[in-house]
Amino acid sequence: MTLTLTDVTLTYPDGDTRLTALDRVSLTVPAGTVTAVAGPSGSGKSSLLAVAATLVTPDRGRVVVAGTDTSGLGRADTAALRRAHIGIVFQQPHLLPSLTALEQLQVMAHLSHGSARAARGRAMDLLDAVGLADRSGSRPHQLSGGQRQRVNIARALMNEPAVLLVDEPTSALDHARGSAVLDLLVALTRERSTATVMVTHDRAHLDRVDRTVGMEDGRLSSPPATARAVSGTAGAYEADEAART
Ligand SMILES: Nc1ncnc2c1ncn2[C@@H]1O[C@H](COP(=O)(O)OP(=O)(O)OP(=O)(O)O)[C@@H](O)[C@H]1O
Repeated sequence: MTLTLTDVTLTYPDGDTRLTALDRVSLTVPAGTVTAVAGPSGSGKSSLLAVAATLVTPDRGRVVVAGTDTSGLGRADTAALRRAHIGIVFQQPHLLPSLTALEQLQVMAHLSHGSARAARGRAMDLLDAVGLADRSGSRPHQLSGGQRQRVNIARALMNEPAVLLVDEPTSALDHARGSAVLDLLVALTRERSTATVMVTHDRAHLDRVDRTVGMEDGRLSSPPATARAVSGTAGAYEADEAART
């Protein structure tokens, strides 16, 4: 299952006019791959994630998540689709202070009305996958920053999402821990076949992902020079997309 954005334009009110945060953005993220979005502050990266997460409705264009075109959906159906198919990893883990690592994950299944026994099994599997099986009873203050981010990632995967959206996952971590979290994200993306989009400022990460797209003034643009999977312009990127599919 892929994530596809087609010709997406998003504007915000800005005094008497409107500010264009996303300008005819098209992007296809195949299952099992990580696409990094890099760009300066204010270029539209968070807006791209918000639209892909169906948290914000674009003015124009289509967002297709796990085969469903979200543009025709009402609010309740959009929320149901989000719960079922989209995992979001925010920059800061936002873990609930009084819950153990295991409980942080179990809450997710509770929200989507899953069976408690199956949820516990899945939560333990995921804690194992992120290297924290032995910390399932730890509360956030008993975990390091890197471990908390791992719980955050595991939690986002609880409902087996088709699409994983990740906002600056390593910004609060030192280089070694950030690097380990990135390796984990790439491995989980492959293993669980998620279509993963990761916003990052950290150029050191760009050669580890499948593709990098640059964002500038709301448009996909030339990726930074260190990127591995690159193309010259937004147009070339789309041409590259066409050639691959
Ligand atoms: N809710 C909002 N209302 C009005 N303008 C907004 C809103 N959110 C973002 N913007 C504007 O849209 C543009 C894109 O912002 P966005 O946050 O998507 O960029 P970004 O690349 O994620 O920036 P950063 O790296 O600083 O988070 C910016 O000019 C920003 O000021």
